[in-house]
Formats: sequence, C-alpha cells, structure tokens
Amino acid sequence: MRFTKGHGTENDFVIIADPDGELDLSASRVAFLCDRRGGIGADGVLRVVRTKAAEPGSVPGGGSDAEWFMDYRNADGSVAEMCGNGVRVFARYLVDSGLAGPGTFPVATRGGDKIVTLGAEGDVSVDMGAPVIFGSSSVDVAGGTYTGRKVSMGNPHLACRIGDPVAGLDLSVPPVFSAEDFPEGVNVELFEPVGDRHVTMRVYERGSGETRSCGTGAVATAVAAALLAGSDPLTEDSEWTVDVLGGTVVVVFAGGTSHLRGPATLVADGVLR
Ligand SMILES: N[C@@H](CCC[C@H](N)C(=O)O)C(=O)O
Repeated sequence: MRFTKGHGTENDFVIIADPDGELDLSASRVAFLCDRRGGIGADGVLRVVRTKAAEPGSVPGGGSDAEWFMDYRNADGSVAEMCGNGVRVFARYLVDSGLAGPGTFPVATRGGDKIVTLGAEGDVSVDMGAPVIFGSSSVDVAGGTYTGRKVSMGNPHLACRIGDPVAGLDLSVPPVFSAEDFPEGVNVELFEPVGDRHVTMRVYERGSGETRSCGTGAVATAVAAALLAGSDPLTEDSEWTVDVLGGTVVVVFAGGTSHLRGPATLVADGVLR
C-alpha cells in the first residue's frame, strides 16, 4: 500500500489514496498506521476517496458537488466529522497528485462540503463554515479546572482562555469533561491572548491526544477569544492570528462564515510492507 506523509503546522497525517473505496480501513489498521514507533506515525489518517465511492451515509444530506471525499480518522481509529488542517493537507495532496487543479474547489467531509483555495504551492485556505456557538462548560485538565466556550465546527470543541502561560502546561493526561455536555467527546483548547487579535493555543484532541496544531480548534479558539473581546464572529468581521506548537494559522471571520489559512506540506511518499 502506498502512502504519503504530510502536515499542516505539524498536525500530521498519513494520506492513503483509495479512489474507488476498496480499502477496508479498520480502526486497528488506522491505529497501527498512526503509531509513531510500531507504524508510520501521525495524528490521523486521510483516506482519499471519490465521493461517489464513499460509504453510504458518510456525506451529510446524501449529496455533494465535490469529486473527492476526505475520510478522516483520528490516531486511535475513531472517525471524526471534520479536520481543518486535514482538509488543507488533503487539498494540497489532490493538487500535487494532479487529482485536482489549483484554484477553488469543494472537498466533501462528514461535516459537509468545505471549499478550499490554493495555488500550485503556498498556503491553503478553507471556508470552514459558520461556527455553531453554545454556552459554557468546564474541564479538568493540566492540573487545573478551566471554563470555556462550547463551539461546534462540525466536531465538538471547548475553548478555554486560561490565566497562565500555555507553554508550561502538561497535557499528557486526558481532560475530564462533562459527558452530558459532550456525549461524543470533545477537543479541548487552552489559550492565552498574546497581542491584538493574537492568541497562543494548546490542544488536546479527542482520539489523538495532544497535537501540535488543530485547525477546527484554532477556529473555535478564535471564536472564544472574539466573544471575550466583545466581538460576535457571526456578525462582525475580524482576523485572528493563532500560534500553535507547530507554527501559526490565521482565522478570518467574514460574512458569517469562518476561514482557516496556513501552510500544508507533503513531506514523503512511501510503501507500506
Ligand atoms: N486536527 C484536526 C481535528 C481532528 C479531529 C478531532 N480530533 C476530533 O475528533 O474531532 C483539525 O485540524 O481540525
């Protein structure tokens, strides 16, 4: 089986082309691929499938204009609705492989079609859609209890501004969250403001543990930061810089939707024995 390894701000993925949807990608197979010692190593797997060959029910509403479907799996083998960095790396893979031309095109995901924009090289942007903003919830993580904003980017997030620098946090232990608030689990972001519309964030991802970046988490964090700054991201346009361990991404709120922009890099092609 051939694979490509790529990352978006060091949120890394094993990419597998399966255009006709023939591969039986079990949870244990995904966990093996993502194992950093016994396998290839990654935060998740991106299976590249023609939308018409995707498993029935994986595309919401049953239909999509997109030629390609991003089948995203977390490192533990679980399925997630969306991956913001993943869809940017997925688009870079399509263009580099000649499966799509540079420009603007939709990618089908379990969280709906996402419109990506990219050139032959350089950053990849994605229209992440309108964040769905809820109330607050609390989480025990990194030796503290933090309260933050519940946000859905297709997948669930709890974005908490914390009083301490995020650099010193120990995120080796899974967060303890409200199962009532998050029956499907949650991705937890901890952030601190570091400038004007500029935050730094750490993340503990559902199904993958601490990662060096999370695109949906960066948007959720910008939502929480904007609300705390008195700006409604659904009605007021603004641009946010989000630093993560693996680099920097930009989140733009405009016209009621959200855009995520940043690097997406393919680093290796290989063959699995
Ligand atoms: N790293 C991703 C999010 C991947 C899915 C997440 N772990 C979940 O289970 O919802 C991103 O860049 O958005």
